[in-house]
Amino acid sequence: MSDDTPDPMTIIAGALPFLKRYDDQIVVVKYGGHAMGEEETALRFGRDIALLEQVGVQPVVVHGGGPQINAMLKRLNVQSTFVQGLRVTDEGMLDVVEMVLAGPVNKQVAEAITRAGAIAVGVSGKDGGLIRARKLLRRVFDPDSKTEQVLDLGFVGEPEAIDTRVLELLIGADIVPVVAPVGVGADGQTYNINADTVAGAVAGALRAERLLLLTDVRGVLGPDGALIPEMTVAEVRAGIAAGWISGGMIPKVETCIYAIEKGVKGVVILDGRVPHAVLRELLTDHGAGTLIKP
Ligand SMILES: Nc1ncnc2c1ncn2[C@@H]1O[C@H](COP(=O)(O)OP(=O)(O)O)[C@@H](O)[C@H]1O
Ligand SMILES: CC(=O)N[C@@H](CCC(=O)OP(=O)(O)O)C(=O)O
Repeated sequence: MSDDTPDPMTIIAGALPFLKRYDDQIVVVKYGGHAMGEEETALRFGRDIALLEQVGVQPVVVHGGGPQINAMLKRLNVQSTFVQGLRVTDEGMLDVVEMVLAGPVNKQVAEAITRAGAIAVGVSGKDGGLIRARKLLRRVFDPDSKTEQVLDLGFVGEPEAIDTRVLELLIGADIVPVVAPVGVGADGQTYNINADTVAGAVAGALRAERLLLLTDVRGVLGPDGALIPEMTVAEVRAGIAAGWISGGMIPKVETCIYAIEKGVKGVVILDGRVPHAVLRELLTDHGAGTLIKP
């Protein structure tokens, strides 16, 4: 063994306090479409989640799939637009969104975890009444007219109620739930929901100990492009207002604020492409990314 190879006993001893802290605790991990990248990245993610389950943590995975939806829309020659990181979703597009998210993406994530030795079951927000949704009315302030305007994003929804029973049944049976971010209205209408938003709602409803949002950047980057290791809710709001927190980062930080308000203790945005990002964050002192604090 070379001198710089960590001693396995040192690693285990270092992880023990963390294992104790998270024993039987629910940890919600949002796995972003960008972080899925190569198949090897997905398999590595699956191994981390399976390992967490095997050491007594109760992981719940919520996945995205924006890039995968984009690829399918491109094949179908359909253009899509985003407003503040949310896909404007018409009726035709909704079928594609649901097909991709609740279909191959959901099954790929569940399979990767199962292949790594845990049992994972994919569900969409429609299964077991998991996510009751309503149409999202996005309010934006127009600085020119100095009035608030409501944007119509089509069939984009927000969670109205989370019925945790199906998740609790799975967790209780040592099965890792893998949730696709699709919801259904009281009238049966399907809604496309941003996956970060779903992860926050699920973490809040399950009273999760921690929420990890895995993406393809190191965390929240400041105006100078440097990683910000810790941010308060007030600093996040200022970053959105100033415009250097934009696009897909907006639903992410908003989710963090929501989860903190719901009592989730540690909320982090981190780079899911880094090997063992989840294990490093939960089981070592060397967490990376951006921790959002009250
Ligand atoms: N301040 C910021 N720091 C980091 N990323 C930002 C920031 N503002 C905007 N972004 C964008 O947000 C993206 C992450 O959101 P998104 O593409 O929706 O990821 P995911 O698919 O993981 O949900 C980054 O790749 C980056 O382009
Ligand atoms: C309303 C809305 O924007 N829904 C997202 C759902 C998938 C998602 O959130 O995927 P990522 O986490 O990979 O970005 C979409 O249509 O792309």
